[in-house]
Amino acid sequence: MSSPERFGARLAKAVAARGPLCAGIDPHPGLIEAWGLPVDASGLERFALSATEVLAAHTAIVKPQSAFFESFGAAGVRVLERVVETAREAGALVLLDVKRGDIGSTMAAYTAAYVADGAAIAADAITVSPYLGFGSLAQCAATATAAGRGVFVLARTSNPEAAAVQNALLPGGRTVAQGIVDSAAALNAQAGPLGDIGVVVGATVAPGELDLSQLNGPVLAPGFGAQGATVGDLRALFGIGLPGVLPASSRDLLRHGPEQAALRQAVERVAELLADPQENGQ
Ligand SMILES: O=c1ccn([C@@H]2O[C@H](COP(=O)(O)O)[C@@H](O)[C@H]2O)c(=O)[nH]1
Repeated sequence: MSSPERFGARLAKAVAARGPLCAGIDPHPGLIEAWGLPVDASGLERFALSATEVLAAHTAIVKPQSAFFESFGAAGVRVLERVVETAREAGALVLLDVKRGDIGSTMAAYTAAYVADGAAIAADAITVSPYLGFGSLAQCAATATAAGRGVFVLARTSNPEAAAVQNALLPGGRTVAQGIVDSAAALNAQAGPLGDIGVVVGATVAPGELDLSQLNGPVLAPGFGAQGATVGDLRALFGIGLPGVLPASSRDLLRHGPEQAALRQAVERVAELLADPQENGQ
C-alpha cells in the first residue's frame, strides 16, 4: 500500500491555493445567542455547521475549538464530528484545537482518537501541549506523520499569563519556548516542502523573542483579531511574507454571522489583507 501524502505537503498546497488564514470555529455561548439561536445542542449544531460551510469553503484550514463542543456533552461531540466532515467536504483541512498532552501511554489513546489511521474523530492535525516533556509527544508525532497528519505543539501562546513559564530560561540560556521550537525543528529536519510538526506562537507575542528560522514547519498564530493582534503585528513578528504562518482568527470572523453572505465577506476581507504585502495594519 502506498503511503499517504504528508500533512506538511498537503498544507503547503492548500495555502498556495486558498491563502494562509486559519478560520476558528469557536461556538461561544454568547455568539450562539447573538446569532439568535438557543444555547443548546440544536443551536450549537446550526451555528457550527453554518459557520463551517462558509469558512471551510474560503480557507485552507479551519480550527474547531473542541472545548465549545465538549461543553454540550455527547451531543456536542457528535456536532464536532459533523463539523469535521463538513469542512472536509468544503475542501479545507481540519486542525482540531484540543491541546492534549499526557504521559506516553495516555497520549497513545489521544493519538488513536484524533490522528492515527482509523482515528475516531480524524483530524488533519491537532494541537498538543509539551508540558509533560517534549518526548511524551514523540509517538503521537510519529503516528500522525505516518498517517499523513500533523501536530502543532504549544510553544509561545497568545495569552498574557504564558510568558512567565514559556520565557523561563533553560540551562544554556534558551527560553522554554525556544527549546520547544528547536525540538519541533529536529523532527522536521528531513521534510519538504514543509514539515508535519508545527508550533503555536501567538500573534500577540513581541517580535524578536523566538528564532523560527530552522523550524521548517508551519506556525499557528492565534491572537489575530479578537485578542488584538493586527496584520502589521503578524508581519513584524513573522516577516513580510508570513512564510509558513497560519494567522488564526475565531470570534472576529464569527461575529459577522448569522448571515452567510456577511460571514463570507468578512473572511474574504481578512484573506485580502493577509495577501497584501504592503498591508501593515488593519
Ligand atoms: O496560544 C493560543 C493557542 C490557542 N488559542 C485558541 O485560538 C482561538 C482564538 O480565538 P479568538 O476568538 O480568535 O481569540 C481559541 O480557540 C483559543 O483557544 C489561542 O487563543 N492562543
